[in-house]
Amino acid sequence: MAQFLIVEARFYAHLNDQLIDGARRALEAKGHSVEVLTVPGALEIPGAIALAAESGRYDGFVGIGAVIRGETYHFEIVAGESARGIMALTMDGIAIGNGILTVENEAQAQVRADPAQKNKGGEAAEAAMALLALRDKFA
Ligand SMILES: Nc1c(NC[C@H](O)[C@H](O)[C@H](O)CO)[nH]c(=O)[nH]c1=O
Ligand SMILES: CC(=O)[C@@H](O)COP(=O)(O)O
Repeated sequence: MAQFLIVEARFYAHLNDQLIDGARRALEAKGHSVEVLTVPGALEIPGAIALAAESGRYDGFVGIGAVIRGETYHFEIVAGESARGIMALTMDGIAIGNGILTVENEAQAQVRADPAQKNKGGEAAEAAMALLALRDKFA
């Protein structure tokens, strides 16, 4: 059993509840322990994971959130930089699945958050477990 930390950016609570449900189901189905930490937005997810990883208390991480395009360039920053930050941490050997939706509208977000539809939370959890298995394989 491994210890996983879900770091959620609770910008859209109703979407996060579904994404976390999907991630939690995937992790617990494989017997892993799950904890949830909440940050303000997606831009804070990589930093929070870096801090939590330093504690040594967790084996893997899942970033959860939703970035929905608004009127300004800010969407590109939040979507791109949160993904870049997570990618940089995975390249440092931290097992992270990226479950941050980056979508044009609420309808697209809902389909992807729903565990019974595209289940992007569960997909991110599976990715985190796959990276953890690789880290153990090559350790
Ligand atoms: N617009 C969205 C944000 N914006 C907030 C940023 O993530 C960040 O918290 C702020 O810029 C302060 O550093 N966050 C989301 O998760 N989703 C959005 O749609
Ligand atoms: C993704 C965002 O930052 C967005 O929700 C903010 O909306 P806006 O670009 O209209 O300020």
